[in-house]
Amino acid sequence: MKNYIRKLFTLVLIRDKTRVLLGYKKRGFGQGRWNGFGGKVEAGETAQEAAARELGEECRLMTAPENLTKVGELEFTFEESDTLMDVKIFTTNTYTGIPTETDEMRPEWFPLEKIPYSHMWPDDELWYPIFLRGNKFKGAFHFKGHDIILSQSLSEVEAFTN
Ligand SMILES: Nc1nc2c([nH]c(=O)n2[C@H]2C[C@H](O)[C@@H](COP(=O)(O)OP(=O)(O)OP(=O)(O)O)O2)c(=O)[nH]1
Repeated sequence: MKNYIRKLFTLVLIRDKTRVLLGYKKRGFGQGRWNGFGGKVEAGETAQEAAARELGEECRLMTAPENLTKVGELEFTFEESDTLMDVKIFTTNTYTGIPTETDEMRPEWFPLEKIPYSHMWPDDELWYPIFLRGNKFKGAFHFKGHDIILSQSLSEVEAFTN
């Protein structure tokens, strides 16, 4: 196995009983795919603080870091890269503001039964069902390029250790 450089990222999934808020990524990593809101954790930030900041930057919704509940921990590696993306996934239904398009994301609500998996990262259709059942999960996905999963692990967990 490569000596990966681990980097911390966040992902926020806003949902209520019937729908989930996704953003169409207009540029950069994951361009052209629907995803939650998130990005790199900067020095001096907790993952929750970074997640709340990115939610504001990418779709103008405001929430307090303590409103964000962790639901998933996923690690992503790529054949072509030495970076291990350590992604902490949070959810909340407590926020203020109206989802607003930014330079990075075009937000849209999707009914829970109409999640656009064919235009999302390919791992998402594997773990969204766990998330949508209200459960927590951990996993790792190793990619070739951005479309092919070469190996994976995924399991539901009761809680996280940190
Ligand atoms: N749903 C989903 N999200 C993923 C996958 N892989 C992956 O990195 N992400 C998320 C985690 C982060 O929210 C986002 C990547 O962060 P980013 O590159 O947009 O970070 P950033 O905004 O800080 O970076 P920058 O482009 O502004 O410099 O994509 C995946 O397979 N599925």
